[in-house]
Amino acid sequence: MRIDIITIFPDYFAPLDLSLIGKARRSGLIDVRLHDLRRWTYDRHHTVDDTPYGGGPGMVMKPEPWGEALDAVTGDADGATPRLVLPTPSGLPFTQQDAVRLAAEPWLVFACGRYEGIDARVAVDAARRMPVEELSIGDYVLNGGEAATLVMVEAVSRLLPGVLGNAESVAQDSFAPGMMDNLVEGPVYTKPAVWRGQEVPPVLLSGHHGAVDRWRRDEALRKTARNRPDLLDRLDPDTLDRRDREV
Ligand SMILES: O=C(OCc1ccccc1)c1cn[nH]c1
Repeated sequence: MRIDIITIFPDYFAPLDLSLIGKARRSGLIDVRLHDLRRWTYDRHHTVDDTPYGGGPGMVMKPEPWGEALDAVTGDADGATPRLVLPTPSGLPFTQQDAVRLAAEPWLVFACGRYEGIDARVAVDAARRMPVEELSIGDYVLNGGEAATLVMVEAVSRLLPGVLGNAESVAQDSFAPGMMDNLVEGPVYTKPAVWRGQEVPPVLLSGHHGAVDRWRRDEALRKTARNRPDLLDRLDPDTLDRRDREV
């Protein structure tokens, strides 16, 4: 997979040189390319923003640098077309399903907005030559799209074959489609069996795999009911009832 990131803070992405993603980059599994948006400005101050039409606080990112940056970044691949992702609080919610969907793409471009955002005409112009989606990683406002891009790049990259050592851990993740119907994971334990007076739940040491699976499903249900009742609404009632009966 090729991933291009356009930003005024390329250094923000140093973490992508670390750990499993760094290894995947060095092994050629992922081709991550960083681009400083200011490369497409020509004034002395490399200006990328200006005051908003219609007034109001803050600044808006100018369309010209973005238009030229996207032309340059997406123009050099003999006809291939990337999917453009715009991180923004006003975007569609980014979920594990989106990570799975985007992990199947051969080429992603992330445009990191700052200030009050990017002039809206940039997305419209880009949509004339590539798929564009605005995605939010949560209901809060960051100073720029860089942190959200790091989140999405990590969520997507870890799904690529060969990036994670143990493919199993990908399947066991919370929110993995089909894994316990989108329940969040319950508690996990490792040695020692007793630590600061706390014992590991005995069922986990019993060796009864059926009992362990039932206990894990029950704990996932409990934790989902406590922290994410909204996910329970997605379960169709009879599945939920069946699960309750099992437990
Ligand atoms: O703050 C975010 O992106 C940065 C951004 C982009 C455009 C305008 C304002 C801020 C964000 C929050 N959830 N998902 C993304």
